[in-house]
Amino acid sequence: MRIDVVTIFPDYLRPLELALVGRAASRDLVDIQTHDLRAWTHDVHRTVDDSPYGGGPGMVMRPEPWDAALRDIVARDPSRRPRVVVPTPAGVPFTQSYAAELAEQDWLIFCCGRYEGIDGRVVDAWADDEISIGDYVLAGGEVATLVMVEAVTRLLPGVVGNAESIIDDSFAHGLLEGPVYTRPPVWEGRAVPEILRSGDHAAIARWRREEALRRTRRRRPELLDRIELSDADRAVVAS
Ligand SMILES: Oc1ccccc1-c1ccno1
Repeated sequence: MRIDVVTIFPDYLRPLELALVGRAASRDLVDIQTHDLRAWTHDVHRTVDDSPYGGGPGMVMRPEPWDAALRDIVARDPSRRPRVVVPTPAGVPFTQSYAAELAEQDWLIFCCGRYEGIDGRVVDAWADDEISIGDYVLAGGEVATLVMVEAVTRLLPGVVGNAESIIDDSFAHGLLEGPVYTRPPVWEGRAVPEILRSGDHAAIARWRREEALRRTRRRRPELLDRIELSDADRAVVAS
């Protein structure tokens, strides 16, 4: 997968050079290129914003630099059509299944808006997806892009060593993941649940499912309406 990110703060995307995503890039499992939008400006001040039509606070990102940047980047590989993503608080909620959908794509371009946003005509002309990572307001799309790129990259083949950990992820089965434990068996007087040290893999799997159901019921009950529950699941949820 190729991922291009357009931003006025390229250094904000440096974390993508680290850890899981950085390792995936060094193994050529993903090709991430970051671009400074100001490279597509021509005035001495490298202006990317202007006052909003209709008045109001703040500034809006001008269409011309964005259009020039996207035309240039897309033209670098005429044989492929990228999926263009614009992070925005007004977007469709980003979910694990959305991440899985984007992970199927061959090429993603993330457009990081700042100020009051990107001129709506550019979004209309170019955006395939307008995505929100949550109901709060950030200063720009860079943080949202970091979130989405990590969520997508970890789903690419070969990125996560143990593919099972992807399958058991929170949300992978539509439930929140339950608690996890490691040594020591007792820490500060708190013991690891005995079942996890029993070696009874069927019982351990059942316990983990029950913990996931209980945690989901407590924290995100609405998720339970979206999945198929067995009679045993329902008994746990009702208890
Ligand atoms: O708050 C934002 C500002 C710019 C771009 C994206 C966002 C955002 C907030 C939540 N998800 O995306």
